[in-house]
Amino acid sequence: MADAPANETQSPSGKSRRSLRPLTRLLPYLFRHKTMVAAAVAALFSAAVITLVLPAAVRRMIDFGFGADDPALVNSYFAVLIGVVCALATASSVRYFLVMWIGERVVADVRSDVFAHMTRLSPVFYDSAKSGEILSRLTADTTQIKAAFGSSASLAMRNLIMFLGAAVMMVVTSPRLSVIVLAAIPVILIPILGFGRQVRRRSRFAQDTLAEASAYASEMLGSVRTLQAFTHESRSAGRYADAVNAAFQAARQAIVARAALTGFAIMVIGASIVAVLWIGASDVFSGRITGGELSQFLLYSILAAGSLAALSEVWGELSQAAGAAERLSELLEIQPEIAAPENPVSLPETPRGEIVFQDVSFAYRNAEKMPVVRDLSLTISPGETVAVVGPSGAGKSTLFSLLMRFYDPVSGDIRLNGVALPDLDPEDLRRHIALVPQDTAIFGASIAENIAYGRPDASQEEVIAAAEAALAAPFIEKMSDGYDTIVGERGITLSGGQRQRIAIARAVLKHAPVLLLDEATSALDAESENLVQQALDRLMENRTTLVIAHRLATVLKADRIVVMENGRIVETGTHGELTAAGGLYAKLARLQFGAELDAETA
Ligand SMILES: Nc1ncnc2c1ncn2[C@@H]1O[C@H](COP(=O)(O)OP(=O)(O)OP(=O)(O)O)[C@@H](O)[C@H]1O
Repeated sequence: MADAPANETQSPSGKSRRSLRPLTRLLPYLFRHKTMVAAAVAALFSAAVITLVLPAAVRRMIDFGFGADDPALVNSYFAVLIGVVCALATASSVRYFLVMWIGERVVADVRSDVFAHMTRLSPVFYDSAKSGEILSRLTADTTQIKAAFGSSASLAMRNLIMFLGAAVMMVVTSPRLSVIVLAAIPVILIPILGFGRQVRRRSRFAQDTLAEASAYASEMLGSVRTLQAFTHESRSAGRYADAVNAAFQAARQAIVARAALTGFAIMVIGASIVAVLWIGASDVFSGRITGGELSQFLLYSILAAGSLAALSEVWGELSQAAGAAERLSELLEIQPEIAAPENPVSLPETPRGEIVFQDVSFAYRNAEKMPVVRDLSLTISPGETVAVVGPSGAGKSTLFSLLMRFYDPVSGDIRLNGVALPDLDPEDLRRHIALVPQDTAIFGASIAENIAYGRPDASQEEVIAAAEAALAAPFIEKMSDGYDTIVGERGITLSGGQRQRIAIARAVLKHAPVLLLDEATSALDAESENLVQQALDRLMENRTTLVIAHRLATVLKADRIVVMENGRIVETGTHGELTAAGGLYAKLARLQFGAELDAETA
């Protein structure tokens, strides 16, 4: 695709094109394995040439071998023929191995690259993309590419060589008969090209539909408990079946086009061969050509016809693969909006963790008229703990996303240790921040791997120390395999409090100078709550902490409380000051911490 690179907010669904050009986008993957490709082409070429030699050998046998009186000569013809067959077998099997190897290799490389690319796209892209759809491109579309770069490409080349070779040999054998056969070719080729276009368009549509179905399936299976709790089984199954059926209908149309194409090609080819046989037979009678020559010509025309039929099929397959390649290229061409600058400033090994927001305004791309952060200025000194409170939707979490540079502000400036975020490599920036989100993402891996997520090279001792600091060690040690216990996908086999403590251990292990903490609102039982609180207190020590506070204990301990409403800071102060002021904070505190406050003052 030669167009300007797509940006992350553009939908990856495509514009329709009419050629095999998307496949060329994947050619560099082929060039990575030049030796194998060269060897495959050599094997392919040999097999084709040997096949082309066969009819000539057959003719010699018919015309000279059987007519000759010398049995030794006949034997030598057969011996040569066996040699030719052996060479053909070897070349074909080498060709098969190499060609399949290339197909598998290319598809593995494409998959790795697409996945690596997807992990680098910023959240802006994922705000509108569907992960299941992307997964479908990674699996279903790449499988089609495998066929194109492996078997189809090789079939195309082999048949092209065979067709050209056979055509030349036909003309050499009998120019008169060749005219009949070769005249049929344009009659076949023109519809092939037309059909190919149709096939590509329809198969792209089928793949798009299938990807949508996969997106739906992955979302539903990802929340299967909700699905069952709301007895949505039949509805979901029905909706998926409809989507799959739509993909089937689209595929069916593509198959109809291909079937018609194949039938048409065979008919035209068969008819011209019968015509050749007819005229050829009379030529043999009149002595214009020998029986052997007619046989040779027939074999060549069958070879040519077979190649042409195969080519028509391959054209269909390549067209299909072009649709898939187009869908993959679209993904590869989306440029991450948040990328490292050319010469990033690097943060010192032990940055102090000073954070400055200066007149920051921000709106999400899909709601540009609704700023979520407005002219916000806030300076947080190294080691300070700032609690952010505010009604739901005030923009508290967005502040975190901006600081981690998941999004760039529309205007204003955010700095860490005096360096503007766009001057930093986002990876470097994020290494200096530990995030404990409200909904912790736990992965289907061992507990140890989950804790070491932010520092995979951490030693077992460090992992255990982090778990101890996060007060997670006792429950981990009670598990069947301790730190090696595999937790279910998304940590489904852990309780809420356990998940939170693993998230805290993860943050402890990261040793980052800045801590972003989104306190969970979900009510834990008193004991878990207490454990989580203690673990957090330890984590906050000696770190610059920005915490979205949902607990009274947190706001009481904070050095400063910042109250947000509609994307602005409306009040700042300590709990005592703000309660005395009787503003928004006093109202929120009464609502949120009411019972706790009463207990505190009682
Ligand atoms: N990815 C997104 N795309 C578009 N709008 C978003 C996105 N994330 C949040 N918003 C909107 O931005 C506003 C602020 O959201 P944010 O999550 O920052 O609020 P919050 O103060 O953290 O709320 P809560 O306390 O409920 O978590 C909300 O109106 C929300 O609908």
